[in-house]
Amino acid sequence: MFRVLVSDSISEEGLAPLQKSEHIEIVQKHVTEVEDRLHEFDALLVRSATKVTEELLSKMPNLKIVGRAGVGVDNIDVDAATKHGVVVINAPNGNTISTAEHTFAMMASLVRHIPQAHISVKSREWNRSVFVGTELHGKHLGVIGFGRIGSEVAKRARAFGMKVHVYDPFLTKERAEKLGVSVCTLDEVLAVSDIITVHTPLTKETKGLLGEKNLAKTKKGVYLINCARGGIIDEQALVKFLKNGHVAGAALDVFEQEPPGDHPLLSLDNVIVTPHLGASTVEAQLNVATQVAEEVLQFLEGKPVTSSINLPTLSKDIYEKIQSFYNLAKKMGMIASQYMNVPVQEVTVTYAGTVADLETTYITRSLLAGFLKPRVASTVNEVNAAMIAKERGITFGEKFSNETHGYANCISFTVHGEQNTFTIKGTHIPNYGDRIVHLNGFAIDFAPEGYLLYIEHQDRPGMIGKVGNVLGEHQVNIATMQVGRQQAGGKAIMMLSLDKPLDDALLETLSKIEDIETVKKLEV
Ligand SMILES: NC(=O)C1=CN([C@@H]2O[C@H](COP(=O)(O)OP(=O)(O)OC[C@H]3O[C@@H](n4cnc5c(N)ncnc54)[C@H](O)[C@@H]3O)[C@@H](O)[C@H]2O)C=CC1
Ligand SMILES: O=C(O)CCC(=O)C(=O)O
Repeated sequence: MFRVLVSDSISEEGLAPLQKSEHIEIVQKHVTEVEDRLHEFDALLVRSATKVTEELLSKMPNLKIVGRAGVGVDNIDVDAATKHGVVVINAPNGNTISTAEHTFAMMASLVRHIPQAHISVKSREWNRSVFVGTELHGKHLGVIGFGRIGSEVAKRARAFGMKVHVYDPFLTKERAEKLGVSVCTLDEVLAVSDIITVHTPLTKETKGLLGEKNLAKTKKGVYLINCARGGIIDEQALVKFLKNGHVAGAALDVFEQEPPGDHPLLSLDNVIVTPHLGASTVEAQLNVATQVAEEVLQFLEGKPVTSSINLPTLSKDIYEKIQSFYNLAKKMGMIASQYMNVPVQEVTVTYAGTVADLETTYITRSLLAGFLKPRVASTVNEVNAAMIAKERGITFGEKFSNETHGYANCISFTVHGEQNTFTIKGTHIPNYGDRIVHLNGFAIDFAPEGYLLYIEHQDRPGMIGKVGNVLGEHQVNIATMQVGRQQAGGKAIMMLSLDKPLDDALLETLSKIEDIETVKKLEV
């Protein structure tokens, strides 16, 4: 049974995929109302009100996933979530249309003074001459940030007969041409536009993007719209430019602080505002809630998620193809880690054969997670494995090779310690399973499962019998046994799978047998 905490107000109907599952219990309470139960939850669903901080994450040791029913994740400390091994997902496109339409509603309201005229008529006035507006048709619209929402706004603007100028450093010329917009520099957009609308995320680069310096580069009489994030237009600078008449008006759905309190912007007649309503439509809320609910369910059921902020995106299709290698890699990582229980500086994974054509980033993360698991106390999984490896000074790299050792696919994992190096090679055989086919230079063939006993010894007659006797005397049953050697009479290895775990005293006894050099228990 998984417990899902829904901390903000999220469309009830959208939660249906979770509600229908027998394995999910949903608790709809704000995090502050369940302080004493936070440790119980496996998933957390939020909009923008709940702040997912490091402190909150530390109180939720069972948490596996945070779902943001919306786009912006600025209320979530994504780095802290990654550190805690918690996946963060969002609903990237469920509210695009609503926010684009809201932006357009704000644009029309702004240039036709609709909110001001509305208040006037409601105050029993009939003052037609003060509310003379301007047409949108033929005007130059500057769109800063041409992602999902920016491009939908541009489509609508073109339908209104506007000329659209776009600034987005990550936009390709082909995409811009396809959408019939001209790609400009920021300065060009600032200089040419009658109306400027911002649709970027709030980042170090975009914070204060429209501040004093850039506002001074705009046309006198420009209108500004922000339905993205408070702070992209610097509020202090905006007040100054509205007061001196350079900016004719502004439409704001978002603020640096929400709610903005008694902000000077609110007392200016040429500013129209809404309380962060871009995504507040029945349709958008249903879309985003359904999207995150479905993704959270998928994730809790062990399936891949497609809209993760801190994991590479993986489609169901690709996941099905890599799943076997993903499991094999984790087991190889665990074996290597237990064998090399010494400080490690570098690990390398090499892919050969069919596996080399797949999305190996995920397989590598799985391998790293398996490798780090026995050595770190905190949760380690695909989300934080790379980060933890880096923190511990372990460099890792991927290589590709043609050496499959006769198998259709082969994964090699090499671990470099201060004194020695260990290499393990594995393959996945469809309808047969995972096999380890090379261990530290020895050809071998065993399934990486259960309680394993690994022995390095000199190749002498009677070694198998000696080991079998000791185990038998201690009531340890051998399920399977594989041996390998480089040459007769040289160094040899044994890999036994046992029905129960070995205790340290028994390992000690085994290690004292003459000609045995190394004894390791490996649990997978
Ligand atoms: N008011 C509301 O209720 C809502 C607000 N939003 C906000 O709207 C904004 C846009 O959302 P989407 O279009 O879905 O995001 P998106 O990720 O599809 O698009 C953002 C675009 O901004 C561009 N960009 C990034 N840095 C830039 C920079 N320095 N200068 C210019 N462009 C830059 C990116 O290349 C990308 O094309 C986000 O801040 C999001 O949080 C989203 C939904 C609802
Ligand atoms: O949850 C909301 O209504 C806010 C939507 C929003 O700002 C976003 O999706 O980025």
